[in-house]
Amino acid sequence: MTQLSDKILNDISEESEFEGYVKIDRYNSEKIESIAAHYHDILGKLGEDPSREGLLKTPERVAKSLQFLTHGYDMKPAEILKSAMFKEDYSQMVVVKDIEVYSMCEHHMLPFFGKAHIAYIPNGHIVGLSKIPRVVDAFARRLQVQERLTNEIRDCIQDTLKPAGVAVVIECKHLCMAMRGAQKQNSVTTTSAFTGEFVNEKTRAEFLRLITASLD
Ligand SMILES: Nc1nc2c(ncn2[C@@H]2O[C@H](COP(=O)(O)OP(=O)(O)OP(=O)(O)O)[C@@H](O)[C@H]2O)c(=O)[nH]1
Ligand SMILES: [Zn+2]
Repeated sequence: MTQLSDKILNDISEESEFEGYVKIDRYNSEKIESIAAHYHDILGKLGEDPSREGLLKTPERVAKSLQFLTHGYDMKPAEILKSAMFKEDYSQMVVVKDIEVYSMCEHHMLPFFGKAHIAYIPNGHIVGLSKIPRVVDAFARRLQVQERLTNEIRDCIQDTLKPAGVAVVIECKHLCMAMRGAQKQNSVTTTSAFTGEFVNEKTRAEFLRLITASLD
């Protein structure tokens, strides 16, 4: 097993702060070392030579990469929303669309990625707009299935902001269906979850119209 370089050790010992309210232990040295050791073995089992130059640092890179790709476990999505809720007398639909989603399927640990479209109808409070994509990331940066990701985002916004309704639509491509398995390159999976006023057909139709409308 290769030694972790000084630079990586320095990175690891740094704890980064996330907007002052959620601590992310970005590179936990014990975790990185242990995951890297497993990947060193995996490389050998795949028929590779883990001691060849190009692969020397690969186990550590993979370990750090995996820790980044699952950093949502260290985030507190409800706290993210609570940190920027403002009293406001606005009761029309607020839509944030085309939010990039990068997640990993829990079955194959391969990426699925695409877009999330989210709306809520305020009920006395609005939320800082950037907090919506941050909540998406907090749930997406974990091992997921698209359906649970969709419901978790809906429930978090509903339970924390307590709006008159929440709508979440997510469209993703799953690499486990494209690179392997069914090998379908163009299929896109759409999931949706609604609460409150979005259960009403007219409100839902308005949301769907807004997320398909172009700005041009
Ligand atoms: N519902 C759902 N299924 C998912 C998601 N991501 C991956 N999957 C599916 O999880 C299933 C796992 O099925 P298994 O039969 O246990 O695994 P497998 O033998 O690798 O299946 P194939 O992918 O068909 O080769 C597959 O059908 C995947 O397409 C997701 O987000 N939601
Ligand atoms: Zn999968």
